[in-house]
Amino acid sequence: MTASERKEEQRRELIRRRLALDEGQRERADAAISGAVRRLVDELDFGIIAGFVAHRGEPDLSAALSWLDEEDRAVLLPVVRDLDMHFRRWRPDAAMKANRFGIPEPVGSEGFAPAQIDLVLMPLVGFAADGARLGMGAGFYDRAFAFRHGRPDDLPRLVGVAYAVQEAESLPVDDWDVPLDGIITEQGLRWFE
Ligand SMILES: Nc1nc2c(c(=O)[nH]1)N(C=O)[C@@H](CNc1ccc(C(=O)N[C@@H](CCC(=O)O)C(=O)O)cc1)CN2
Ligand SMILES: Nc1ncnc2c1ncn2[C@@H]1O[C@H](COP(=O)(O)OP(=O)(O)OP(=O)(O)O)[C@@H](O)[C@H]1O
Repeated sequence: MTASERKEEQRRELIRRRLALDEGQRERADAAISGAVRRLVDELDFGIIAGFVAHRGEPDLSAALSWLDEEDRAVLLPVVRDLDMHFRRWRPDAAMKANRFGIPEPVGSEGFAPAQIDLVLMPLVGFAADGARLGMGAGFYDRAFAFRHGRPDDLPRLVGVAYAVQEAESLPVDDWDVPLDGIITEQGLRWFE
């Protein structure tokens, strides 16, 4: 099996696991995850924060994003075009339009480049204890944050957001994979080395 076939197989299994959570588990976990996001932003006082809109069983960050907006932090969401991803400001009343994957994106609001962001809440399919991250397989986040390679102290902080069942024993890592600085699950925030 090639490395990319292995990634594909693990991706299927990890997506299956998060889709298998029942409604009660999901609600409790989402509340705990939003609480952990709030504590992190409070503690480190991040001003510009990128979130995401839940897709295919990802955690629902709505509660945290609304709270951050009320606290006058700039909340951004990803916008994809061809292979490129940038970010736009989200407000609760923002006009939204679904992208080609069916994920809603803000339309017409202020745009931000990846390097302007303080904290990126990264969607993911799987994570491992060494900070490895498996995404949807299109490389959008790896390309957008490639400038963080080998610069562990630079902003933005890259913090994955996932359910605890998305932790894998190990994940194949390619040269272009950008490691996570930390992970938030319903069990709380964990920083990697
Ligand atoms: N919530 C969320 N937003 C996000 C991402 C994400 O992973 N999660 N992205 C992270 O990159 C970007 C969008 N990338 C995506 C890449 C693939 C698929 C996806 O569902 N792929 C299907 C095939 C669908 C198709 O080709 O039309 C699949 O894998 O089965 C979705 C989003 C930006 N926004
Ligand atoms: N810095 C980069 N420059 C050019 N191509 C890249 C870069 N990073 C990733 N890619 C390409 O993106 C594709 C998908 O990579 P991979 O399977 O690791 O994505 P992923 O981490 O699962 O997805 P994502 O980052 O979108 O969440 C690969 O074919 C890879 O060639």
